[in-house]
Amino acid sequence: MRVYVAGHRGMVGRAIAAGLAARGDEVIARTHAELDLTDQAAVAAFMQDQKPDAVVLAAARVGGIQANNSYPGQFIYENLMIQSNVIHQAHKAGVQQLLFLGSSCIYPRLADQPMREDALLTGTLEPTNEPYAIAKIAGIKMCESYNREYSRDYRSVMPTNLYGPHDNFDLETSHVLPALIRRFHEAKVAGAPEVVIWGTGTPRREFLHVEDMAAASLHVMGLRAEDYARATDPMLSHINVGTGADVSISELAQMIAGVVGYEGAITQDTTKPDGTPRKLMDVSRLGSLGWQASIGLGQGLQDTYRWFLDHQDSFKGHAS
Ligand SMILES: NC(=O)C1=CN([C@@H]2O[C@H](COP(=O)(O)OP(=O)(O)OC[C@H]3O[C@@H](n4cnc5c(N)ncnc54)[C@H](OP(=O)(O)O)[C@@H]3O)[C@@H](O)[C@H]2O)C=CC1
Ligand SMILES: C[C@H]1O[C@H](OP(=O)(O)OP(=O)(O)OC[C@H]2O[C@@H](n3cnc4c(=O)[nH]c(N)nc43)[C@H](O)[C@@H]2O)[C@@H](O)[C@@H](O)C1=O
Repeated sequence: MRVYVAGHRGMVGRAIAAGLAARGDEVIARTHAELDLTDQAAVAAFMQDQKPDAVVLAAARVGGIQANNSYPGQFIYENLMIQSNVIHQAHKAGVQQLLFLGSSCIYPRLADQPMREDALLTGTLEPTNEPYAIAKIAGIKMCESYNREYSRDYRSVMPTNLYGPHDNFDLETSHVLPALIRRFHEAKVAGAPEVVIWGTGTPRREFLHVEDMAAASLHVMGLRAEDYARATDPMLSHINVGTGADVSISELAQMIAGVVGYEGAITQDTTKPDGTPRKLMDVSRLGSLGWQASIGLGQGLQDTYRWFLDHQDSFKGHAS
């Protein structure tokens, strides 16, 4: 198969591209500088020229709670444009298979826990990331609509919070896990007496290692169409990807302090937003299709901290 991976230099896209290459697929890739996916004409020309057998859509404007809250216009515009261009132009170029990556933030802020796929569109979204979530919901619905009208095989996976090598460690725009690895590491090196975490520490999050996410993506892409159809519904076709277990942000901070070897105090800045109180995925749909996560949070944190230590020079100059 010739597979176009959009976002192949991102944390997830590069892991998926490596997995595809390892199983013998030919990976087609373009950097952001080579192909701006918000440019409709450029994406159309690229798809017509390449006509890949399949597309993985792992390019997006991505960020943590503060980035989402600070740049809502950029998050909704860029994500709607990227996914509309890639999905529509793939369809126009005759691409039959596509995998769209959404996010667990598509579910209502106060959805029943763990969150099943059918919680979609049953309530009000979390305000800190509503624009991003609206774009992701539109992506799912676009895939379903092209399947229904044009008999395409466009599948959607909804990852929980992801982490691992090649994550974004910029303290202003990153997600909590890489931010805390960096914060605790820098506090240890500086001998700082305390590390301040954002919010109350009570929100709960589920964390999936990027290698597990890549494996789950390949698994879903490889499912027979009849198996995917049996587990899903034409108008509720997305599949949750997670571990099925969560921790509080305070518990996460304590785990990271342990991995890093930081022994000072941990305090809270409650002027920062908490976001969704809890986001735990119900992963039974994916489980019934034969996949489950294998990298525990303890092991994943060790692995990610090692990667951070090996690459920390490349973060100098970014916010700290
Ligand atoms: N990280 C997480 O915790 C989660 C991620 N997801 C989803 O997983 C997917 C991958 O995320 P992740 O790997 O973490 O994100 P990254 O930010 O690491 O990667 C995103 C990639 O998309 C590229 N990109 C962004 N805008 C454009 C554009 N206009 N044209 C071309 N390329 C572009 C980026 O290139 P460049 O850097 O050069 O701009 C980057 O390589 C996304 O769909 C995201 O929404 C879902 C849930 C959680
Ligand atoms: C993947 C997911 O990611 C985002 O949603 P989020 O889960 O709320 O994101 P987050 O990882 O940034 O924060 C999780 C929790 O952690 C707390 N927190 C403590 N200290 C730091 C800290 O230093 N940085 C950050 N970022 N958060 C911190 C923070 O206050 C919050 O309570 C959205 O982009 C959303 O769209 C999305 O899809």
